[in-house]
Amino acid sequence: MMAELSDIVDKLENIVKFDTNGNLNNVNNVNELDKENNLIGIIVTGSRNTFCSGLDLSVAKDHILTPENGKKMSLLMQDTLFRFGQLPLISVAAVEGHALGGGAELVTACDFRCISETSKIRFVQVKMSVIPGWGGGKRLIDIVGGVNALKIMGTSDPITAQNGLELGFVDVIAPHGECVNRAREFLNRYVYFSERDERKGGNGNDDNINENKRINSVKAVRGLKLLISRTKNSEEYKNFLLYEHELFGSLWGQKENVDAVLKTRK
Ligand SMILES: CC[C@@H](C(=O)O)C(=O)SCCNC(=O)CCNC(=O)[C@H](O)C(C)(C)COP(=O)(O)OP(=O)(O)OC[C@H]1O[C@@H](n2cnc3c(N)ncnc32)[C@H](O)[C@@H]1OP(=O)(O)O
Repeated sequence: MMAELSDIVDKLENIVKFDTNGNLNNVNNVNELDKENNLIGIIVTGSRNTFCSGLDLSVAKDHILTPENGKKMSLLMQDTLFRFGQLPLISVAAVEGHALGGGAELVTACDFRCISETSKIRFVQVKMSVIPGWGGGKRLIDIVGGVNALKIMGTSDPITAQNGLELGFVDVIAPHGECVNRAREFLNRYVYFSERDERKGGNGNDDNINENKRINSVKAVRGLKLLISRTKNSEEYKNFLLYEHELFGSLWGQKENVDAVLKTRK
């Protein structure tokens, strides 16, 4: 899952012609975005009753239960989710069912959260004698504040749709099975150009006007996301992530953590 996620982010970076330093490729890059490309947002979802249950524990039990390998995993996932957050695309987590451990961290990597009435998001890390290692600790603090983050991560209690909404963690509550549709409706509020506008073009001039409208509305939404994500592309932010990574590395692979991982169902 981790390598696949990293590959997906690579592809998205390629699609939006975005470099890995968190900068536009060059000053004029906004004008050079692929003209055929309408992409302004992305919905992240899971399957059946699970959004994401975090680290693949069957792989972890055989290969990742040492501090060294845990640190490698943490670096890969911090980097992947940081790059995901720097894409000029608005992201919505559509959470049906469980989001556990690293899965809860993935939820925090999205700009917005749409969660079904029966879903549960749980930071189980402290219960497993570790702290988040995918950058989710920092992101949760940014979303709900230090005291709420302390309660959520310290108790490992689930965030439900209702208390998530009260905490400002959840943006949309959806009926069971409707998360993706509601997330799509939510994202549609950021679309200022529709195919209907495009069809209205009767002659060459109208077509040009509509093409310009389309390109500029995509550029504006992407530009807004770039502006906002730029606030996280700072030394201070990255140092905090490094600190989270180091704390994680000092706990992952220790006896108590290994026992907890081995005790889980898979
Ligand atoms: C640093 C990473 C670290 C962190 O930051 O916290 C982690 O992410 S540690 C991992 C934390 N995740 C868990 O502890 C999840 C454990 N799983 C569960 O609690 C449950 O499986 C579930 C997710 C609540 C779903 O329960 P249920 O609906 O009852 O289905 P099953 O339990 O039968 O699961 C279906 C199927 O999927 C397998 N599974 C689920 N989670 C994982 C996982 N993380 N890694 C590997 N496999 C997983 C489960 O074993 C079942 O497999 P089959 O028996 O082959 O059908």
